[in-house]
Amino acid sequence: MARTPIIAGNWKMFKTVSEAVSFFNEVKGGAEVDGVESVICAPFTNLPALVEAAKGTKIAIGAQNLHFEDNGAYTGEISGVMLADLGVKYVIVGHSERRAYFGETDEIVNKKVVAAFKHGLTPILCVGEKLEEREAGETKNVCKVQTEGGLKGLSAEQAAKTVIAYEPIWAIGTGKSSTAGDAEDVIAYIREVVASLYDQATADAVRIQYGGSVKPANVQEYMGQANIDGALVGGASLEPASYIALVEGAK
Ligand SMILES: O=C(CO)COP(=O)(O)O
Repeated sequence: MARTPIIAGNWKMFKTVSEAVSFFNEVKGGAEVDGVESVICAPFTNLPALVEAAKGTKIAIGAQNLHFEDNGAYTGEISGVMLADLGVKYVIVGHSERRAYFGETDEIVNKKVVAAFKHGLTPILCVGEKLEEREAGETKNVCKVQTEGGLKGLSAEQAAKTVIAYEPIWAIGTGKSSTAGDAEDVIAYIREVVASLYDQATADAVRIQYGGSVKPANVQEYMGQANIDGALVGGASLEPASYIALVEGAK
């Protein structure tokens, strides 16, 4: 089954509003490639300006987190209601940095995935193992537990729409990317996990990205693998020329 490739930039905690808008004006056109979905996941403060700038383009705007409640006494948090109201389309959920620094468990991640769907946002659910888990031969088991935990309670239709990002933690921001073959092996396994939770049609529909030191020079190698449908990119998504090259490389 043909799955539309999806490149998503995760800016993490980088760029002011003016920097975000000038980036957008530089990538507009270039990062709009037929047959490739292009998503920029920016800090909350940039979202209104980026959604406005993205009107009439093929580039979608995403957030990097959401709270699972719609509203309430949660100082400093942002909900799915608020993101949907802005016109945001995607939201990263369960990034390893949120799991590590902000205590997000599979249960919290699952609530956030459910909240995203409730408000018509597409979650990009991140899974991936730590270095010590890889060395202990636990990679697939960790990804299975996180995938099952993240998708819990979703309908097959919702699961099929979820974007899963396999990001081995040891490869994030380190320049040490997983080989395309190793990433393909784990991603094919994650697809099997989805098939066993739902059915083959759902597994065939779900898009699974690789993330971890992806750059223009290696993106095509990942995209050449049968089960890898795109990339979630940190550092290399911050420069306009590099972001355009990533989207072009996903053709
Ligand atoms: O965490 C990542 C994307 O979410 C990957 O980051 P880098 O591309 O900087 O390794």
